[in-house]
Amino acid sequence: MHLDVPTLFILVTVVALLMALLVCVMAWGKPASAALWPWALALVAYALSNVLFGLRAYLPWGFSMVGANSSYALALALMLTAVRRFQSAQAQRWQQWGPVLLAPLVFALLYDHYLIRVVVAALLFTTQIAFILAALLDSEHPITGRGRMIVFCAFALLALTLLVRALAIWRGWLDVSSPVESNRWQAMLFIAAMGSVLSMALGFVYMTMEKAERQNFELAMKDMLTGLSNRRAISDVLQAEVARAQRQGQLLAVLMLDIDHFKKINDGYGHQAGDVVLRGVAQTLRSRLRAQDQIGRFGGEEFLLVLPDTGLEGALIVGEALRQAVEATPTQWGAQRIPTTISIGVRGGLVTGAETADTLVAAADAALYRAKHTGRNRCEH
Ligand SMILES: Nc1nc2c(ncn2[C@@H]2O[C@H](COP(=O)(O)OP(=O)(O)OP(=O)(O)O)[C@@H](O)[C@H]2O)c(=O)[nH]1
Repeated sequence: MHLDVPTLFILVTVVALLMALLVCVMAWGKPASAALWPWALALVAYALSNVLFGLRAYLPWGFSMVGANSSYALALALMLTAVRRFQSAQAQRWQQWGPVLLAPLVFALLYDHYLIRVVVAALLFTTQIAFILAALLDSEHPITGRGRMIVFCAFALLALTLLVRALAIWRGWLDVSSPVESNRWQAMLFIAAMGSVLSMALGFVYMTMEKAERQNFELAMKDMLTGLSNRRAISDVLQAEVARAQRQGQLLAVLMLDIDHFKKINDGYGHQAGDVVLRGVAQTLRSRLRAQDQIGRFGGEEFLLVLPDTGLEGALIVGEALRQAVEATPTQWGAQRIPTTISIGVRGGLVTGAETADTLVAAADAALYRAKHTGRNRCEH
């Protein structure tokens, strides 16, 4: 099979431009997809680099070579920008733009030194790729999902291709004097590089879609004010735990917590202060629970706690500890401290076959009612 490298150049340019267009269409009018813009620009810079390489016979040689390599460096810099933007983080400026500034200088100086130029280009571009790989692995701004793995593997493959090509030319295994010269091995490496650029573009789009999906899920299941599970999410958890406790004959405790005289807090300090109190109480409660315990905001100033493998006695100990913790943590509001207490209704023990999530919540609610009517700031069952 004859693989014509100039034809491949045209093909990859068209595909890269088409992908850039598609990425733009995806990003258009969606603020959450802001990272896609630099990615689209990167694809354009990559296409430009191919055009400049491909047209070397028709352009002044220096212009074609320096321009193509600089565009390639620019494409990688924009990809780093996109990954960092995706993570809502800042790329280090020298990592981002250093190679782009360096490229025209270095390649102009290496005008007449083909071998050195090939090696320097490979080293420069793999260094840029290393910055991108490090960003993808950055544990301070973690990216989860399969898209990241696709992008990571594609960049690793691109770096490998660049290094293998440079090594092959340096050692004389690959006898070509230009990137557009038709040679079977050069064509293979070219296809590998093209495949990796296309995979990373698709992978990045997939990463963005995964992120949007996660955000939608959070919006549907999280309470925006406190960051806890919302009523729907905690109700789902309770239903699953009730079914599990019934199936396995295990203990289960349900606690209903309610901030005392919350209306007075709102009336006395203002609604915003009320919101801060809600957030503070949520934080205090969450920080004192075991990993397997689940908490959610059930209503205005009401929280529901689900404690698996916990009987009445254990649940009363947990409830009392939470009550004391909230009482000991008044909310700071400007110069003032807002004292806050909670009342708790507990339902704990084995779950009979006749019981449901609703009847357990009703039992905890009845206990909460007793706590409210016997003085508040207490835990009843
Ligand atoms: N700031 C703020 N207030 C809320 C929110 N959701 C509900 N509330 C208020 O919470 C108050 C609840 O008042 P009540 O149901 O009378 O209960 P309470 O004043 O805590 O009285 P007890 O429960 O009997 O101790 C109401 O004033 C609601 O407007 C919220 O998200 N933020």
